[in-house]
Amino acid sequence: MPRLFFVGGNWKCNGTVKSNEELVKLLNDADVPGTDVVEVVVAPAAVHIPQVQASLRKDFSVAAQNCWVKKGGAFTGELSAEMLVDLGLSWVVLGHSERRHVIGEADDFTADKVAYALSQGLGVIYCIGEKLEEREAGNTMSVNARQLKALADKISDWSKIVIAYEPVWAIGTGKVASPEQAQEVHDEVRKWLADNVSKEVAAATRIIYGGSVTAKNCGELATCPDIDGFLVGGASLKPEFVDIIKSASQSK
Ligand SMILES: O=C(CO)COP(=O)(O)O
Repeated sequence: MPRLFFVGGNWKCNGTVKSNEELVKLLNDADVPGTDVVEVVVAPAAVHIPQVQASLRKDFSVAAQNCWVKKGGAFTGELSAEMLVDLGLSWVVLGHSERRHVIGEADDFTADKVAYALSQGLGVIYCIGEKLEEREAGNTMSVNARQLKALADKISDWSKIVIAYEPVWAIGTGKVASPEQAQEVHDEVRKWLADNVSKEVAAATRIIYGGSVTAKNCGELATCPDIDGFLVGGASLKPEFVDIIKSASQSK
């Protein structure tokens, strides 16, 4: 079964009520391929989720950027998976490098979050990726494999997982991975899934690329056999996000 191209827009800690209104209008007016060609999901800041949900076109979905590791309760400042489900969301981004490396969330903790979010019925965009010094030390795949194993130890159903390979050195730096570099890791991630989970999961799981994706570089990346879409940061706040969505038509 072909994998449906997936384009996520991670708005991170950006946006105002007014800028969101403008961005949603831009997306709503855009002429993009249908849901048989591309799945589009945007992740506004938590406080803006209801605004975006109420106004965004219905063929696009809204995701949260994070959620708590277990059932809600006395966890000040957190956001529970139950709350996201109650709002009608179907996706959450977990394991983003800014949470792993800026906030310090560990592999195990992240994997527990994913397992809990899945148990509540959410789909999860699970981010993995190596830092520059890890790549330079030749540890790219061992780092990605370690992050994958943390998850594989905790879940058995992969049907609602999208893996986002986001090399940390490419995030927000303007330094995009070359199509060869990205394809190489995506291929290895798929092989890892085949060897450690199952051939079926390896064939069905979407592995998307994130890190300085723009309208300019998305076309070539989209043609790589194991790149099944993108997780876009900075460019998802701009009109060029529409061009990135359209690159789905260039995918195999
Ligand atoms: O972190 C990212 C998406 O989650 C990528 O961010 P940039 O596209 O701004 O590099």
